[in-house]
Amino acid sequence: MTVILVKQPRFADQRGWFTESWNQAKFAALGIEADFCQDNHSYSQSTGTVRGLHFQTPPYAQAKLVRCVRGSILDVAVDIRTGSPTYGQHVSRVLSADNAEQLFIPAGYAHGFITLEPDCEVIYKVTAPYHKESEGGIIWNDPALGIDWPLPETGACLSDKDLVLPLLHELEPHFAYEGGPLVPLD
Ligand SMILES: Cc1cn([C@H]2C[C@H](O)[C@@H](COP(=O)(O)OP(=O)(O)O[C@H]3O[C@H](C)C(=O)[C@H](O)[C@H]3O)O2)c(=O)[nH]c1=O
Repeated sequence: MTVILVKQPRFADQRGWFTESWNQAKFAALGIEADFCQDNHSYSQSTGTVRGLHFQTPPYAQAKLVRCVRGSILDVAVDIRTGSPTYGQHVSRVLSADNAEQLFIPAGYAHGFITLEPDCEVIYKVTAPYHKESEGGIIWNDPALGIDWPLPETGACLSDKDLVLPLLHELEPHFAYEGGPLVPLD
């Protein structure tokens, strides 16, 4: 399955706007079949904060529905499905409180983002609970990934954990390719 960009309509009036950020039937019509069990919410203070690239291994693999509700981020998903014709390739998209766009990232992808301004908040639904022992990752700036991270002059801000994540070529095979190569988002 591939990564899906979601653009829900916004209903604006003199008060502001309203949008449905999740609707099971409407999202199923987009190809998003997901039984979400947990909502996550992160706040990042500085521009250039990188969270990721993360995944959880089966049976705790997570599909994610990601949106930025304050500020703006460049959201990135890397295909790590063994045998995929797009293995190691990625898609990225600016998600912001202003554009209200979302990315649905199926299991089988490593996910991360970089903040494009201070005080960013990201909210995302996941289809499996947090399971620390199942956490995996790829280091954000692995040259093999070719991700063009927009870095501020102050550089990137990462957790100690993320600074020592492995390279893509060091990754164990955790996910089998079952169709749906990565395709451009727009
Ligand atoms: C992910 C998670 C974390 N935690 C605890 C564990 C740590 O004490 C603290 C921070 O965790 P972490 O540094 O892993 O947070 P992020 O770096 O934002 O991780 C996330 O970053 C990228 C963008 C992802 O896609 C994943 O959902 C997730 O890995 O929250 C929980 O209690 N539950 C959870 O589901």
